[in-house]
Amino acid sequence: MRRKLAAGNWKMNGTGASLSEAMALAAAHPDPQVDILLCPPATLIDRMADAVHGSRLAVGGQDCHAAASGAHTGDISAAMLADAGASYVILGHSERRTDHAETDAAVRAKAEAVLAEGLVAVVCVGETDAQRDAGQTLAVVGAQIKGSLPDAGVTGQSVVVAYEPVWAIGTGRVPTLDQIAEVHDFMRAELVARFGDAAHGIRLLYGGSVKPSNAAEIFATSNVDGALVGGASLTAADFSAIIAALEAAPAA
Ligand SMILES: O=C(CO)COP(=O)(O)O
Repeated sequence: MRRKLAAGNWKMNGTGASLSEAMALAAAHPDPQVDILLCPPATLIDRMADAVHGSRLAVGGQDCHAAASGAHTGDISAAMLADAGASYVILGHSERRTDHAETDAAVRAKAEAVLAEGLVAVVCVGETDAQRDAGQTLAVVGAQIKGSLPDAGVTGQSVVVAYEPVWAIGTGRVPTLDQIAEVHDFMRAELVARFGDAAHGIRLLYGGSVKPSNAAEIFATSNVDGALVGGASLTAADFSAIIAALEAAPAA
């Protein structure tokens, strides 16, 4: 059985003043029935890890470099994230793929670095509006999964896959539940075909305009094991309501 995961991606939001949201969230969920993760900007990782130390809240990064160290100005390695207190790393978010021209091969190299460090890789995939309109959704998602995941070391403990349709991110537009189920069932089948039984343990998150108001129906959808939440993870009140909806969702 897969333990569900509520993951928050703060993106480029948050300063020291925002740590109170993380502390409020941790205090509101002392004994959660699901895993809870917050991924603040890198500048806040160690402070957030300190602030929620002893709680059930995990802290993660939003990206890393594929190399362990070296001449890469402005970059951060998986080992540095681990040292700062991260246990997960989001990789291949569509904003990274667009803003920084990250390819599947680059995401895969980063994922290998994350797994080598013993951290959990949260690998993001998802089609654009134009790709969906052209009927390419499953082909795009399939190719991203194929290209972005390492061949070795992929298990339910080491990898999470997040389906984030680009057109649903920050837009308030959400796919129909049938559309979400179609992609999530497809992703499960692709993962099982490649990784065998271990793939049944991989958590599949949906991301894109998840709110307290739509969380319950999304969490009742086939092969949805949680969410990767952007805007609604910035405040403890909204993210807490999403976590409560996930705790109340049917078992995977
Ligand atoms: O990109 C996302 C999470 O990684 C989704 O963002 P929103 O929840 O703001 O749509």
